[in-house]
Amino acid sequence: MSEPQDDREAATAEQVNDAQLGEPELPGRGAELVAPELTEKEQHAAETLFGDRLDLAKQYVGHLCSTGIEHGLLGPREVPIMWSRHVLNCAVLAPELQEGSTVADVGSGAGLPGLALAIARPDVEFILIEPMERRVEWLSTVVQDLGLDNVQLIRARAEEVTDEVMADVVTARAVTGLKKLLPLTVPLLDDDGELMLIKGRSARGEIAAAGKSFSKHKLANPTVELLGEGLLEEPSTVVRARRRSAGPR
Ligand SMILES: C[S@@+](CC[C@H](N)C(=O)[O-])C[C@H]1O[C@@H](n2cnc3c(N)ncnc32)[C@H](O)[C@@H]1O
Repeated sequence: MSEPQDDREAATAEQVNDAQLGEPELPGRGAELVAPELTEKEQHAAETLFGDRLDLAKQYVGHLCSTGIEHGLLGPREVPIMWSRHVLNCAVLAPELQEGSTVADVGSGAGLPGLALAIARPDVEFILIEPMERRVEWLSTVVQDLGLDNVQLIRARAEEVTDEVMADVVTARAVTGLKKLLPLTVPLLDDDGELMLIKGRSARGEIAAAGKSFSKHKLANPTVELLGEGLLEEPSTVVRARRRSAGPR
């Protein structure tokens, strides 16, 4: 199975959240990587979103800030903003998911948003699709350590698993621009399924650039929603679009 030569080959300049991810550099010798303390506002948001699974979320952040950085999944500059910009930014999708549903996360990387959501919603099944071997190995270690039984990991590109994955919701963050993201995500959607794509401020521009791609992929008109308003310092911008049901044949 082919693997992107470099993450940034797949994650092109058009992706909005690239800047959030920082440079995937390894920490300097002797660098201390400590999970950041939650601010009062973050603590409130984390309690609201993770409830009695907050300790698991802290364990995940501990992994992100130690082995996640050591393995180059995120840059060390992300440590102070690991809660706000990454984990909470993703977890705000959790209340939008329906009990018993299946979510496929395309290009999970360090588990964002897939793993953050799987911690918050043990009543939902998650399929994390990620082509890079070292990322999948790291994810597998974390899933085992956290004892999550609602996560399936698939090492593949999204376009390679259209025959085996059928989800009620497909998520993605910082994978590529909408125009290229639609052909990767829509084929994984069940009838009436919904895309929830975390985007930055360029969401509306990306929708405009995608032109007729939404209708071409049999999607209803997309909406841009701010999730986590009042809860997060900076709410998450999510592009949502539901697949038009096939209707009676
Ligand atoms: C910049 S990272 C973002 C990771 C994570 N979603 C986040 O927000 O931190 C982009 C990820 O998408 C993955 N990726 C790139 N092309 C892909 C494809 N066609 N199918 C699935 N994953 C892909 C890369 O391997 C990489 O892990």
